Amino acid sequence: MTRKRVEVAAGVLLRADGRYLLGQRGPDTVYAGYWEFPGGKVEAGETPAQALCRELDEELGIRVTHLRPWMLREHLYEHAHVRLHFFEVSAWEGEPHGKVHSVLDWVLPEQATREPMLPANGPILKALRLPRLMAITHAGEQGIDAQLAALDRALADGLRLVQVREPALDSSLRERFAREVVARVHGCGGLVLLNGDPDLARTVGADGVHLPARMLAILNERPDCPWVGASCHDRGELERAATLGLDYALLGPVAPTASHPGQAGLGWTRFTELVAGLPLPVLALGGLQPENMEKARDAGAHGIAAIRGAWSV
Ligand SMILES: Nc1nc2c([nH]c(=O)n2[C@@H]2O[C@H](COP(=O)(O)OP(=O)(O)OP(=O)(O)O)[C@@H](O)[C@H]2O)c(=O)[nH]1
Repeated sequence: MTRKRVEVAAGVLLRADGRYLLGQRGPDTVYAGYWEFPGGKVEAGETPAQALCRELDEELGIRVTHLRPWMLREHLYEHAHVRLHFFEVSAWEGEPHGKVHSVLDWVLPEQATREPMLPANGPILKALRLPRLMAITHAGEQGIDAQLAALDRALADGLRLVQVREPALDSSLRERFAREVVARVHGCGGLVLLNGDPDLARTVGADGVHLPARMLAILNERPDCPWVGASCHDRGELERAATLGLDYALLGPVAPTASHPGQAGLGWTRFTELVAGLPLPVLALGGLQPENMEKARDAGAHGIAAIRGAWSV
C-alpha cells in the first residue's frame, strides 16, 4: 500500500534548566491521548521552520526567536508516511500554554518518557538522553593516574558522557582502566562507551560501544549494546551509521587537530551540509573545546566531542 507522505515540523522546546516540553494530544485527534512534541503539518508554500513557528503560535501562544534544525525521522503510520522535521527551540517570547493539548509537561531528558508516546518518537527521546559533551580518554598518553584525576574533576564539573579510547594500553591494563572509568561515571549517573570492542564493553559494564570508521565499514548489523555510535568523516559513513540504526555519530575533524597534523578541518559550513536531514544526532569533533558548544549546535551538531579539549588541566 502506498501511503501519502506528510511533512511534519515538531519542536523540542528546551528550557534553561534542561527540561523540554511534551504535550498530550487532545481527545478529538488521531492518536488521542498520546504524548508528542508540539508541532504539526507543513502547509503548501511553507518551509518546515515556518510551519513550526506558525504551529507553536497556534498551539502554545509563543513566538519563536531561535530555532535550529536537529533531526529528520521518517515513520510509516497506518494513516500516512510521516516525515518529521525536528527542531530545537531554545528561545521564544511568551509563556507556553496549552491551546490544543489536554496537558503540557516540562520533563527532564533522563526521566522516563510520558506514556503513551507517539510511536515515531522513541529515537528522539533517546537522543535527548545523550549528553552534549563527550570526553574521550587518552590515558595512554597522559598516564592513568592523571587521566583518572582529570575525569574526577570533569565529572564534578558536570561531564556525563565518556568514551574510553586507549589503543596504546595493553589489554589487561585497558580493562582495568575501563572498569575504573565505568565505576566513576556511573557513580554520577553518566554514560560510558568503549571504543572498538563490544565484548569488552559488556565485560566491564559499559553502556555501549563506539565504532571506529574501519569497523563501521565492515559491520552488517548493529552490535548488541544499549548504546552504539561511530566515527564518521563523510556523508557516506554518516548514512551507513543511520542505516545500521546507530544512536549517534561523531563527525570531524571540524578544525585541524594535534592528533591529525596536516589534515585540513571540514569547517562549520561543510559540517552543516553533511549533517542535514540525518535521523541521528551528530557530535562535532576535532580541535574543539567546550566553549565551541553554541557554535556547534547552531551548525546542526547535537554537541561536541573532544580529547585534549575536554580535560581541563
Ligand atoms: N506534532 C507532532 N506530530 C508527530 C510527532 N510524532 C509523530 O509521529 N507525529 C505525527 O505527525 C503527524 C502530525 O499531525 P498533527 O495532527 O499534529 O498535525 P496538525 O497539527 O497540522 O493537525 P491537523 O491534522 O488537525 O491539521 C501525525 O501523524 C502524528 O502522529 C510529534 O512529536 N509531534
